[in-house]
Amino acid sequence: MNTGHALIRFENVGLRYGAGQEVLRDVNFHLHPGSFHFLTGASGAGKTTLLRMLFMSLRPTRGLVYLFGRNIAKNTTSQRADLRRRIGIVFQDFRLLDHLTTWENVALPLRVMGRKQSDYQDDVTELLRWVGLGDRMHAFPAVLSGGEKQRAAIARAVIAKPELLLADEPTGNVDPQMARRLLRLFIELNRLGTSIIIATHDYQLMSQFPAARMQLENGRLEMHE
Ligand SMILES: Nc1ncnc2c1ncn2[C@@H]1O[C@H](COP(=O)(O)OP(=O)(O)OP(=O)(O)O)[C@@H](O)[C@H]1O
Repeated sequence: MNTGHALIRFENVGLRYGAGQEVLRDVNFHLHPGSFHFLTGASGAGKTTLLRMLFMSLRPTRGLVYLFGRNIAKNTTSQRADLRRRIGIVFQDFRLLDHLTTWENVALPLRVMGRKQSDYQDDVTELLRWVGLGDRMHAFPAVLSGGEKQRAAIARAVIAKPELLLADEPTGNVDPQMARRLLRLFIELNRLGTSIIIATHDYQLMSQFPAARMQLENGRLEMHE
């Protein structure tokens, strides 16, 4: 099958945890480069599960997943690491590194890519100011509030302008005004070419941008383009 044009393709994917029932079943969809989707569904519908499969931290129990045109079941560990570098992800629990400052956490993807600090110094600082963390740059994650951690995690996910951004409830801990600002950041990133998937319950947020929706219900995915 030609998967050349799709950034992501799921074919008859099912996922169960352990010996439990399938949490997701018969999931079929493809996304094109440059697309923008909200991923919705009730609590427990499987949004995080789907994002984890997209980040290759969870293997489907059946079916095929193609990312960037490759069948990910055939990847070696190092190929998987290479693909992950093309993805920015905002986890629901943030996963900032405790021993690094906020600034260092956000700069990390660029450091890992081998970029010189002098080349990205100003970009990291500017982005942190934009997400309202200008005066928290040198703080360690342990002293940040939930909303501050969330904004640091978002900055880290977008700093390297990844090909794909996955965000799990990225506005769950901030006020509506900051949520709008973060949405603008995602829209701008999308304009620059990043494909975006935002898992959210936030209908107010979704009403502000006419993105396509991926809806999970009873273990199945419906696409509303
Ligand atoms: N590690 C796990 N082991 C067993 N069951 C799990 C595990 N993780 C999730 N589940 C179950 O899978 C289902 C989907 O969970 P998931 O976290 O993907 O939903 P969600 O849509 O992201 O929910 P929320 O909006 O509350 O974050 C739930 O029934 C959950 O209890």
